[in-house]
Amino acid sequence: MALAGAVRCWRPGAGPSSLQMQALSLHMSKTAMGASQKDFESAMNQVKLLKKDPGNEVKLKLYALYKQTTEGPCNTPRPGVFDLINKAKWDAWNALGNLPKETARQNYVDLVSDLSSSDSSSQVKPETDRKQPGYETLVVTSEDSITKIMMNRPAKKNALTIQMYREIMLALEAASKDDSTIIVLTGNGDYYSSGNDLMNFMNTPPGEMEKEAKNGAILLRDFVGCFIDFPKPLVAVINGPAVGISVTILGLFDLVYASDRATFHTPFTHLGQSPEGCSSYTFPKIMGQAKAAEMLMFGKKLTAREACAQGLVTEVFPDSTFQKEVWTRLKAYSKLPRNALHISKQSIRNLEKEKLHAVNAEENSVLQERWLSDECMNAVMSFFSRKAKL
Ligand SMILES: CCCCCCCCCC/C=C\CC(=O)SCCNC(=O)CCNC(=O)[C@H](O)C(C)(C)COP(=O)(O)OP(=O)(O)OC[C@H]1O[C@@H](n2cnc3c(N)ncnc32)[C@H](O)[C@@H]1OP(=O)(O)O
Repeated sequence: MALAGAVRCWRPGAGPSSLQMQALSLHMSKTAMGASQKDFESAMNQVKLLKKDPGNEVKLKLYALYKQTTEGPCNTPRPGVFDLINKAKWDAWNALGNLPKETARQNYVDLVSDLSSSDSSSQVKPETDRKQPGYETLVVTSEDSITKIMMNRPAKKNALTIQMYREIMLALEAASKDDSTIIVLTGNGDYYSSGNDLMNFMNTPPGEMEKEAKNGAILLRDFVGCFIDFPKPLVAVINGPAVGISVTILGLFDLVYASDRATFHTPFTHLGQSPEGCSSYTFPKIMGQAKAAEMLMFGKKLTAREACAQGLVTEVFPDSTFQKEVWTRLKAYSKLPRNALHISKQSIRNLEKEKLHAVNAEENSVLQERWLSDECMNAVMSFFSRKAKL
């Protein structure tokens, strides 16, 4: 309901510190002898800072008190029977009868003060307060029975460094044991993730390439293994484009929600590499042989809607409402009976576990060879010399 006057500048989302300060000053004025015009103006500003919508009934009350304070008793004709909103506003104002302007002003200030106090006590703690310590490349938070693991290298499009692979494994290990019901993986910034950080190939001392490729294959096997074995519902919140391994492991998630700005790209052949993340098995199963080949062999980039049509993505949301819609949905899901949810996940996954581990091992042994090939090295050099971009 759009209400003029007192609530016409309704703007949720202002910072808690100014809100709390204004609530305090309103509280102090409430205890004084009577609300001044300044208190009234301050209360009007305070209304705009409320985060929680107080509901139509309270908004009507605020409107009526505002009109009574600024114009006195209701002095306009009653709106027609079909003009429902204006009629409700008129009725609320008219119900105040001959209430003196000073009393209406005081009541307005008192009402806003009460609203502000309950608003600030119900505010969500800033994310920094809930952040789990110990991660350099991730932000890990837990709230509402959901643990959120956010990749946090936005300037590098959340490209996965060796440290990041390790931290994600640690965060998953911790989340499997915490009291959360659902675990989310997402990215900070405009990308979900640009996949493996190609610098991982550049830090190898001369003569150590084979050893490093072997270590890389072990790291990748363990990384993908964590997703295969993860016991709780795993949700990918794809906030933007996704590349390489960040796409292939999606076949191991339970839900994949994507912004309509997201794209899905697995350019392995262009990079002289081969599929990983169990995608050589999960993608043909999910989307059929022909579509999987187009992505994994020929590097076809899919839009979010195409990925959804092919079964890789659960649902696509407009970017403008993506976070709000997805988190509302997840908060509702997180209230489902926890044990039943986890047991259902395990019965689905247990049927496939052995096969997935075998696929993971095979993909990594092929990749270990690929990383030593000229095709792969040339592609990496070419990216850093800026001759090639995806
Ligand atoms: C032998 C040792 C082996 C060790 C192996 C360890 C485990 C390996 C596991 C392998 C598994 C997976 C394979 C894959 O994931 S393949 C996919 C690899 N990803 C890519 O090829 C993407 C490369 N990036 C791009 O093409 C573009 O950056 C972009 C993503 C299309 C974005 O383009 P843009 O123009 O919008 O932004 P840009 O200026 O390029 O990027 C901003 C800065 O970020 C850097 N950056 C982005 N992505 C990567 C990346 N994947 N690796 C390294 N750096 C990346 C980019 O260089 C810019 O940096 P700067 O600002 O110039 O310093």
